[in-house]
Amino acid sequence: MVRSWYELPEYVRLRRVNGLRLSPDGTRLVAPVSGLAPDDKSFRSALWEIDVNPESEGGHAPRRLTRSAAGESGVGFLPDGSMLFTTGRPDPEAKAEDKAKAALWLLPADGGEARQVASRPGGVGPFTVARDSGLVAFTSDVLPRSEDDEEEKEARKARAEAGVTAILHEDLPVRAWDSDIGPDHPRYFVAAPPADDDARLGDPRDLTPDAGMALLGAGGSLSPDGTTLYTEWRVPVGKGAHRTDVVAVDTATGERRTLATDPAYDFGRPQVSPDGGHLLLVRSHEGEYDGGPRDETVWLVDLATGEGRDLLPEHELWPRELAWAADSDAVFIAADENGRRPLFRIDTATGAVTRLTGDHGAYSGLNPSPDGRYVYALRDAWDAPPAPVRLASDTGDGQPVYLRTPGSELTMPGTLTEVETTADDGTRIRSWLVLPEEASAESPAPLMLWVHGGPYMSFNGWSWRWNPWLLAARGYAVLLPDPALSTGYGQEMVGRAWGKWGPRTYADVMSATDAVEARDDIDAEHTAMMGGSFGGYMANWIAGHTDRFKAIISHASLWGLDGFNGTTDYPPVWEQEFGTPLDRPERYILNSPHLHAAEIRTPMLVIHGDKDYRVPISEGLRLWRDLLLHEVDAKFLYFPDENHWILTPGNAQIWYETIYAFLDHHVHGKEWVKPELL
Ligand SMILES: CSCC[C@H](NC(C)=O)C(=O)N[C@@H](C)C(=O)N[C@@H](CO)C(=O)O
Repeated sequence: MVRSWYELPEYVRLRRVNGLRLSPDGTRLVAPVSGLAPDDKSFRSALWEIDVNPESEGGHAPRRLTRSAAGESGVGFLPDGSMLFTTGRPDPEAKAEDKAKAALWLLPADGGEARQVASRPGGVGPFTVARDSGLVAFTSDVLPRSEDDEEEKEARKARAEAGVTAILHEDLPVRAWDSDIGPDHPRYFVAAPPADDDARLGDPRDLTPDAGMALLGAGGSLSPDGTTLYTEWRVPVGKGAHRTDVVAVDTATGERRTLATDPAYDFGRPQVSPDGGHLLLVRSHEGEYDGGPRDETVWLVDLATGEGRDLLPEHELWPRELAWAADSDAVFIAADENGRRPLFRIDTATGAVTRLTGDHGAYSGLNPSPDGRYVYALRDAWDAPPAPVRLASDTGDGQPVYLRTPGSELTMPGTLTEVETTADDGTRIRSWLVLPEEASAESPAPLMLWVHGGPYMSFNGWSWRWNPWLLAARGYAVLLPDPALSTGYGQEMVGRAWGKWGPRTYADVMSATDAVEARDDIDAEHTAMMGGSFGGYMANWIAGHTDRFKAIISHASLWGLDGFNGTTDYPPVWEQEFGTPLDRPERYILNSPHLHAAEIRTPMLVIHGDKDYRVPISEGLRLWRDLLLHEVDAKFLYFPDENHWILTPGNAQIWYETIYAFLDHHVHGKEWVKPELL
């Protein structure tokens, strides 16, 4: 039986293109692509080569380059075109006692078997390569007392043999996303490129033995000659909070100097220019309680003078992706704008901003070509999964040229349209609307309102986790609004609900829903809503403030803001806006959904993963307790081993199946039929 892609067993089998990397000479394009593992129980990533030419110019079909049970991720190139990647696959040449951890492997430019070229007891993390010298810098987790590999191995062995997993903390974070922090922490190592075609990298040298927790989540960039590593560096500012500076580290001596620092800002995502003369950064401001909201911009440091400047002083674009042009005279950014994520070119001398795309796509994975003609990127949109494209690097016609994709070219079971309305304060609220094929005045479609998470983001591109076409295939229209706090509409849109998450965002979302329910192809009597994370917060707020929906689904949601504050993995980022419950209770009182529990009448499906450290399971448990106390018709779909996102194929199918069943029962009045495997 041929099933359509939007039916769950097929959907989880689709290959997903997750990134893009162009070789230094511009001839090879490689993408990490995930697919279903042979046992159907997990997704696994492999590296595929994509022809830089489109089929119309003779481009050949994509070619799979790697194939291991552990999967491969991260990809870079040495100057000779050899491809580096990280993988946890076993090394046939390793000693028995060396347990496989993520290590650095090399696939020769002219093909053949890949070989391991660098490993560390704590594994190998993200890496970067000096374009000309081939020096490699990578992070690796190291136990605090370890001075060298042998001490590291002994210390790890001692903990394991003693059965000790305890971690003593003295600062935040204790956890991040779904991982515990410590007792080992990342340090930067550098290693020379292989001396010959059978060698490993040179012995890795620890550049930052005193890093402590400064390199948590750090990204780095090496000067073309490899003499300097530019990296983020976290600096404690007291009470568990930190700011992020950017430092330059001499790769010969380890000497460190600060390049970008400001008590009011964080600096991150360093990229050194191809000519080595400038450093591209993102400068972000977390906002101030009584002041303006969060803000981000493109920051450029002149490495000769150390001077830094805002490259977008007249614009309110938040750079989601950045890359240097080959001639170092411009940078490319992809930024959320008006429900899209277009590509822009910024002239670094004049500051002129040129829009390079004009479609409804969202661009990422930016790889400018060395000849300056193109930018290779991934394009996605609500009606198209991420796929490799080639874009003109100057004004051009703004249209992408599609390359042959290792992913899937899918036909949507319906249509994508855009709707606009005006909120009660006069603000334009635009939304995407997914319509099922059969929606018409004669056969109006039931409506599902989805509210995005973040909250500082836009519902502007494809989502594998939340795919509206799976609901469209079951007859639902899906409304995807960008309310207050959404990015791509200027600072004013972010500021409208700063400290007023509930009331202001609720009013915007209800305006969008009212407008769409007035359409004759929408059945306003059969509606539901759902949201995850901050979108789940909105689901909880909506449940306490209206009975208009027949069902509400609340995934990984914030329920009691006071409890969330103390348990989320990094409270300081939220305290800029809310303060802390004891010293500034007013915004917790104004915005916390749990204070409206007694008003909830709508049947609710609560969903939460136990390993969620961003929005901890305590939020879901407290919501569940409160719904039972108020005798709300509710169910709780609990995932003992999933995190903030439901990432295994089996559980992802159950996630959708349970939502389908809950909607069939509460929106369409069908008998409640629990999914078979629950
Ligand atoms: C786009 S705002 C940054 C995301 C935010 N980051 C931090 C450090 O907390 C975040 O994780 N927000 C969650 C509460 C959330 O709403 N997550 C969304 C979007 O990432 C989700 O879909 O999980």
